[in-house]
Amino acid sequence: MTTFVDRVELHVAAGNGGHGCASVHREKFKPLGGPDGGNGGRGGDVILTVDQSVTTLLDYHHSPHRKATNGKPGEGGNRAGKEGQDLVLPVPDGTVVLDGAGQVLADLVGHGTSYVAAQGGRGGLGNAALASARRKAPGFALLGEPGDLQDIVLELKTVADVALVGYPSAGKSSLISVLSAAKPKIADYPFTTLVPNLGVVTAGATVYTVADVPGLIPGASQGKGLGLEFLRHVERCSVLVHVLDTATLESDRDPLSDLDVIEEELKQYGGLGDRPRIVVLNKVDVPDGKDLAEMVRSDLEARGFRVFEVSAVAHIGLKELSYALGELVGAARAAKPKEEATRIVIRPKAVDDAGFSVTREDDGLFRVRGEKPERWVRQTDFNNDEAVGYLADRLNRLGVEEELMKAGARAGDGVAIGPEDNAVVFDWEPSVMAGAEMLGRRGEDHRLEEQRPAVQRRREREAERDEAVREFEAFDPFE
Ligand SMILES: Nc1nc2c(ncn2[C@@H]2O[C@H](COP(=O)(O)OP(=O)(O)OP(=O)(O)O)[C@@H](O)[C@H]2O)c(=O)[nH]1
Ligand SMILES: [Mg+2]
Repeated sequence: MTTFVDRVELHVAAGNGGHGCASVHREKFKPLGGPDGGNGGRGGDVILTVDQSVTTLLDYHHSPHRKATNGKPGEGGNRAGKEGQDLVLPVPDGTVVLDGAGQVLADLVGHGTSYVAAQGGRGGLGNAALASARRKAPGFALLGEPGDLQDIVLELKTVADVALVGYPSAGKSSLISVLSAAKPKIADYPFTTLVPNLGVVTAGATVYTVADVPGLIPGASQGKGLGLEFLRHVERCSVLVHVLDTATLESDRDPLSDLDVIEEELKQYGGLGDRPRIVVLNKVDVPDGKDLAEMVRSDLEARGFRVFEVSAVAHIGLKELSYALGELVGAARAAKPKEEATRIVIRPKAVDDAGFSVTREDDGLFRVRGEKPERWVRQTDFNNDEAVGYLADRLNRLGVEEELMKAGARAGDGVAIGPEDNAVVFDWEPSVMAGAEMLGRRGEDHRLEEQRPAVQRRREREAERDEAVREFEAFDPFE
């Protein structure tokens, strides 16, 4: 039996996008071919996918750093770079994904359910894609974006068919070791089991899993002992087995009162009332134990429980028990509505990338924050003047210059785009709002205007131009 690892920290890195390519078509006798640099390929995502053949998080415990492949750069001849391959990480059914702060990001239930843990970077556009009427032969291309880096925590609640519940040292781990091939730690001191063990039992045609979990004591539902830890794991089991110790040496305990205590804890914890449950009287190889078992059997049956007398040590009554559990599990599976929640792909919430903000900081620096401007900066090759010019145009079209003006920025002021720890800082040179243009229509000043929607701005520009054309045509110097 593998050790049950139920919590791992995982560091995932998506692939970087490939850079776009800047290239000019070359052909004999046609010296002035157009731009033909292809786009870079997207970087691969890191995706967690439920795979029912995986039962533990052990693999991630051993190698917690995982990376998807990068996209390839674009090439000349309009060849796009190859996309990076997604890295699909199989996880057990019932894996919960948390962020570093303990917030739940996803609860993965059902074969095939997926969660995109880190998104690949976009590939950069090649110069062919950047060509426009105004910019016929761009001498630059956009850089690929870095892939997401995420630190996540995976947690696994046991998803076993059967949970063994009972006092410490009742023999739960012993029972699982003889019912299945599992080899859990067994000892005669309380709380030997600190994390749940999982065993696979075959009873005829039915194969099911049994979880062996830490012992319960009075107050467990309030967090005493390892109680809560234990109860959290029981939540997803469909059958409960009370393992009662018939040979305990503690004078204040007997199978009936033990059962009451455990039932009370289950009730306090809540949500487990509908699980079918049976009673196992363990340790009947001990003569006193056998006597006690026979004494309490009818009481237990009167309370509606099916009762099995067993000995984990002497291998008594195990077959009957395993077949009875197989039947209960089979019935529970048949009654369970088919999981429809399969093949869901959960993506991190899309960020609203429409807006941006300009703030003036204490040191006089103007900071621009926003999904688009920050992405555009990442895509820019700052060694290429043309690429920097293209960035300036994009920022201007988005209205960043206008907002900088409104915020009081002047030529030469420092502007930072991006967060404090990762920003591009430059001296601002307003590109268009210089001289007469700044005044706009007669008597108006752009700096005092509210920003209008792009459509309206265009209409106004066109109207202005039409008026200028009319004025020009109507002008008669000889009048
Ligand atoms: N005589 C006898 N002893 C048993 C039997 N089953 C378990 N034991 C003993 O009881 C002690 C506790 O057994 P475990 O299987 O560790 O009990 P547990 O319920 O898993 O205990 P925790 O993990 O502490 O909750 C060990 O010394 C076992 O050898 C049995 O059928 N007969
Ligand atoms: Mg145990």
